Amino acid sequence: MQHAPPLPAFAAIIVAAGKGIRAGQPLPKQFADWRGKPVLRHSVETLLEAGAAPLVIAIPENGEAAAHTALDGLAGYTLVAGGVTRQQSVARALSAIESADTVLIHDAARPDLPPAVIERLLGALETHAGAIPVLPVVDSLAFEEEGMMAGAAPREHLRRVQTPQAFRFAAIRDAHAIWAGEADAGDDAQVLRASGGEIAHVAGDERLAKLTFAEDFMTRLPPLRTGMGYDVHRLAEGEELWLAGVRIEHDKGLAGHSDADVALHAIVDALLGAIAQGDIGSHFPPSDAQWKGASSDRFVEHAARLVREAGYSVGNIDLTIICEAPKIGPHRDAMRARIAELLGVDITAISVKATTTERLGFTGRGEGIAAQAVATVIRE
Ligand SMILES: Nc1ccn([C@@H]2O[C@H](COP(=O)(O)OP(=O)(O)OP(=O)(O)O)[C@@H](O)[C@H]2O)c(=O)n1
Ligand SMILES: C[C@](O)(CO)[C@H](O)COP(=O)(O)O
Repeated sequence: MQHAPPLPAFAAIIVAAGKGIRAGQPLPKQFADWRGKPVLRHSVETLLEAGAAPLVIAIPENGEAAAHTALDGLAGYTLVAGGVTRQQSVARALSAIESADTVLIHDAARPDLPPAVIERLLGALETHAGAIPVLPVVDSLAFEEEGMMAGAAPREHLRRVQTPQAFRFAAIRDAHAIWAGEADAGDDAQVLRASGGEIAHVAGDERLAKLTFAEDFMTRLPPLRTGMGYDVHRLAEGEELWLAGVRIEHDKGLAGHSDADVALHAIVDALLGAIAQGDIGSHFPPSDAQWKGASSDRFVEHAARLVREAGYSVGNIDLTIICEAPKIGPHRDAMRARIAELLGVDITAISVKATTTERLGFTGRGEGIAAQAVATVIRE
């Protein structure tokens, strides 16, 4: 296997000292959860993995506890108190670095940092004092005055600028020292450029989008999800046979959890699987006496409610019942109708199939019945 050549040594700064007011999270946005972990932790992990050393993080005054919680278990970073503006936070972090050849300066608010962007930036620094990731402007641009269009702006030469921004360390440190006290710069590239440094553009990445507003924290549910369920119950004399919500006359019935309707149980597991909410046993433990003999209808209705609460509706169900007897064909449409009724969907969304195992195995010997189901759920 071919390995990518190692990256040149670099220092990194993450600015995480803002208040995150526009994001409206219960705590400053850099410490809030996004995609399963604190925003700040995402880029700290990526930069540490890429070999950043030292890694200095500017945090709010009194933000140590929140930062340590967000970065629990990680090592190899230093915390410094940030300033009132982003630029002051960068300046303070720069002064905490004794020496380095190159430095990457990154917003904690841009958590999804593709390593390829780091590579491109460090590559460009071999020939330039600074390098920034940029993206084209795809919409047309207009000047506005008092809510009215006051002219058009040409977009051909405009770029959207992201972070991290990469610099020769001494150049950006000196540029910040010269700039100190001036009006706030939009970013560090502007600070270096004001000192005469040349900044190269490299391709940015849409994944680097900045989390700014509350809606940026809303996880977009996938449009479609699929779940699978499988269940087996034993055939025993003296039991009623319930299959897919239909009572069937047979010489034996299924024994086990509730009314042992193996087909409905497989459907419940498929629905719960589609929304990643456990299985039938975790919602209705077999050890709980209240489910003994209970109709499995209520389990299906419960799973359908959870699907709705998760923001989905049932798309379709494909059920296969595996048994030697009874014959499923004569009951197929009654089963489809009952499942559709329980789920509140049209009968055309429900497929019921059956197969034997050619007299092989426990189903072939008539010792039990198995069922498997696939459920698709669709985002509302
Ligand atoms: N005094 C400041 C202000 C901002 N930042 C950091 O700069 C990045 C970009 O700033 P922005 O997205 O504007 O964050 P906030 O200033 O926190 O947001 P808001 O304006 O909504 O309060 C963020 O990682 C933020 O933590 C910083 O380190 N120090
Ligand atoms: C540095 C920056 O992320 C580059 O696009 C941007 O300028 C930060 O702006 P903010 O006003 O501090 O959010």
